Amino acid sequence: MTLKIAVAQIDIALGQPAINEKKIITYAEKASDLGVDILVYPEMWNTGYDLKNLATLADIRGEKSVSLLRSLAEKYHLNIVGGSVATSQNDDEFYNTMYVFNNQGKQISMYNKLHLFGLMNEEKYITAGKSMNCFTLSGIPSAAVICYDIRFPEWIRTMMSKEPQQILYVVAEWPVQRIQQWQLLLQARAIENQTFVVAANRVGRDDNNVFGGHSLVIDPLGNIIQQASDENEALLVAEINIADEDYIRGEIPVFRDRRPELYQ
Ligand SMILES: NC(=O)CCC(=O)C(=O)O
Repeated sequence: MTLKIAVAQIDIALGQPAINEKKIITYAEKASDLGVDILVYPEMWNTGYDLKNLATLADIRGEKSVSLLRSLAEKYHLNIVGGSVATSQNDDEFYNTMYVFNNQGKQISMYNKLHLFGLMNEEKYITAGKSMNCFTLSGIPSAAVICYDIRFPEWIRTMMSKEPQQILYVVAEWPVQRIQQWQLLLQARAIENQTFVVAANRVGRDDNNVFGGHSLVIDPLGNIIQQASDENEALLVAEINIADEDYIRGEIPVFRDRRPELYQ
């Protein structure tokens, strides 16, 4: 089975959800024109890391973002891994939340970022999630995580081995100075889980960081299928063949050969 996947590597205007929403729409239109099956957005695309102003900026219960993503999924018949957005659940509780929609406009997953990134002060403002993010999208069992989560292979393995998920989606705001680590971590997650990795990072800057782009689509052997530039906005498009993964898992059956009883 071949899937056409697109990653929206975009700049994000700090603290300006209305501007960012327009860009989200533009990239859905572009993906639709190219006949894409699955579109992936980056982390915190509504506000960027404007964490100090979440009380006024965060999307209340995620309602605006859900409505926008649902309408795009329906209108353009796109499966959408909706990056993440800043949401508020109560007046003073904020989350970094991902929503996933199928191409009928049905929400099939919601995930609150589990590992909060201290270097960007995330844990001072955001409440950590507690649940997994596994779903079937376009018929493919998949999992998705947010940015810093990729440094926790045990967390990703937990999700990937629940049933062997075949695609791992990663959405990020990853600064340029650690972009080599971004690439290596993603390749490692692909190899150890024998999975396709589809990773969306933003470009541009905010008051504290320059973001490194370099969005990637990686095969289950860790080979890079497609990569975007470090600096520019782009719609990165790649075709992946899920049967390749079945073949690799057949040759080196790491999921079968695990000894979890010895890993505690
Ligand atoms: N937004 C993030 O979670 C950034 C993670 C990061 O930069 C890292 O090095 O890890």
